[in-house]
This record gives sequence, C-alpha cells and structure tokens, in this order.
Amino acid sequence: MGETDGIAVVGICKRLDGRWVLDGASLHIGAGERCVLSGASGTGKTTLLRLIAGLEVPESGYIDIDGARVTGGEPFVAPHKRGLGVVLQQPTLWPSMTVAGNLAFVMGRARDRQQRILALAERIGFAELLGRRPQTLSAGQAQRVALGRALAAEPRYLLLDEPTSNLDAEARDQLNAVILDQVAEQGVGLLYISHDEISAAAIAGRRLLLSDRRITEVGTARLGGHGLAGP
Ligand SMILES: Nc1ncnc2c1ncn2[C@@H]1O[C@H](COP(=O)(O)OP(=O)(O)OP(=O)(O)O)[C@@H](O)[C@H]1O
Repeated sequence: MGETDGIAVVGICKRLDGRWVLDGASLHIGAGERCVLSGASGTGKTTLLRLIAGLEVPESGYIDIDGARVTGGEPFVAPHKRGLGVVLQQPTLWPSMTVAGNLAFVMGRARDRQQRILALAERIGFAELLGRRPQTLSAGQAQRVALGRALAAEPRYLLLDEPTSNLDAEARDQLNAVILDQVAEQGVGLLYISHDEISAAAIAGRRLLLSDRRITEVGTARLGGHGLAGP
C-alpha cells in the first residue's frame, strides 16, 4: 500500500442555491478502511458523497484518489474513471436493461460474467430478480441491485448513501453483513452514510460527523456499545 493510497478530501467548499453547504470540509479514507459518516438531516452528507463521486463540482478545495487529483485540478476526472462503486439514496438503475443487464454492463467483456452476476445476486439476495426491469422493483429491491452493480465493477472504494433506508430490520442486518463481507473480501475502502446507529455499529468503522459544514472525527463504532467509543 502506497503513502498516497486512499481518498483525500481537502478543504472542500460547496454552495448550493446560494447557500454554503460545505466550508472547508476534509476527510481521509484509507485503502480498505471503513468509515461511517453521520450528521443531521440536510447537513450535506449526500452532497459530499456526490462531490467524491464526481457528480458535483466544488467552489474550492480538491479531492485525490490514490494519489491522483480527480477534482480541483486539470483535467476533472469523470465519475466512471474514479474506481468507485456508488449507491445513491434513490438508486438510478438503467431502465432499458434487465437487472442482469445492469450488472453485465459494468463488467465489460469478462468471460466469467454470468457466473459472477449470479454469485453476487445470490449473495446479496436478488437472484430471483435478474430478469426483471428496474422500474418493476421496490425501493428496497432496487437498493440491493444497485449495491450488486456497484460491486460488480470491482471498485477500490465503495460510497453508500443510507443503503439500508428502505429495508426492514432483518433485511437491514443481512445487507450490512453482506457489505462487510464484500468489503473485507475485496479489500474495498468504504464510506457509509447513515443516520441509523444500528447500521453504524454493524459497520464498526471510523466514525465521522458532518456538522457546521465541516467533518470531525468522533471515534470508532463498536457492536454492542453505545454507538461511539474512544476518540
Ligand atoms: N440541488 C440542490 N439545490 C439546492 N439545494 C440543495 C440541492 N441539493 C441539496 N440541497 C440542500 O443542500 C443541503 C444539503 O443537502 P444533502 O442532501 O447533501 O444533505 P444530507 O445531509 O445528505 O441530508 P439527508 O440526511 O436528509 O439525506 C440541504 O439543505 C439541501 O436542502
């Protein structure tokens, strides 16, 4: 692992509709590291994720991924070239393709594509949906498929925005277990946005808090604890 590995967000300032949402926000996610980002509703968590993903451009500051400047330098690196798997709160699956087609599209011409699609779908729990169109899925089903598609691209980092928000408690716990499994197996760095203390504790990563337009580190989540421990 090199010294520059990881996602470095440095001094990001972002204004939306004339209002500053982020003002000097910084964070670092190491390669293979898990981070949970919390913060009150409307504080800018999704905006931060969208900036890292290349779906927004900041007013100032920069973002490096594994030592390469992707935002705040020239050229701006396009979202699909950042080595990221991204699952937004309202997943955007491609409507003209089946669920299997959505996964196949990000896998290129890999020979073992069909086996990998089936293995991922079985693991995440959407094998029975592979032939369906995205517009026929429930919100919770679409979130699972979006996670499958994000992992199918074998990203270096996974950015998840409230990935269990549409699931009941049992499905939430199962999906968090799958996320942990996959992240460990593929050595993926994880940024997991959540309001939910149970999910945050399950992910058991470094805890970050977004408030007053900046990010602070608040400790490490522990299963069975009270949410936060340490600094
Ligand atoms: N496209 C937009 N134009 C103008 N304002 C926006 C836009 N998107 C978000 N905002 C505002 O920016 C702020 C941050 O929004 P964001 O979605 O990043 O917050 P969040 O912390 O993810 O919220 P939640 O936890 O409710 O999902 C909010 O006040 C929101 O109303």
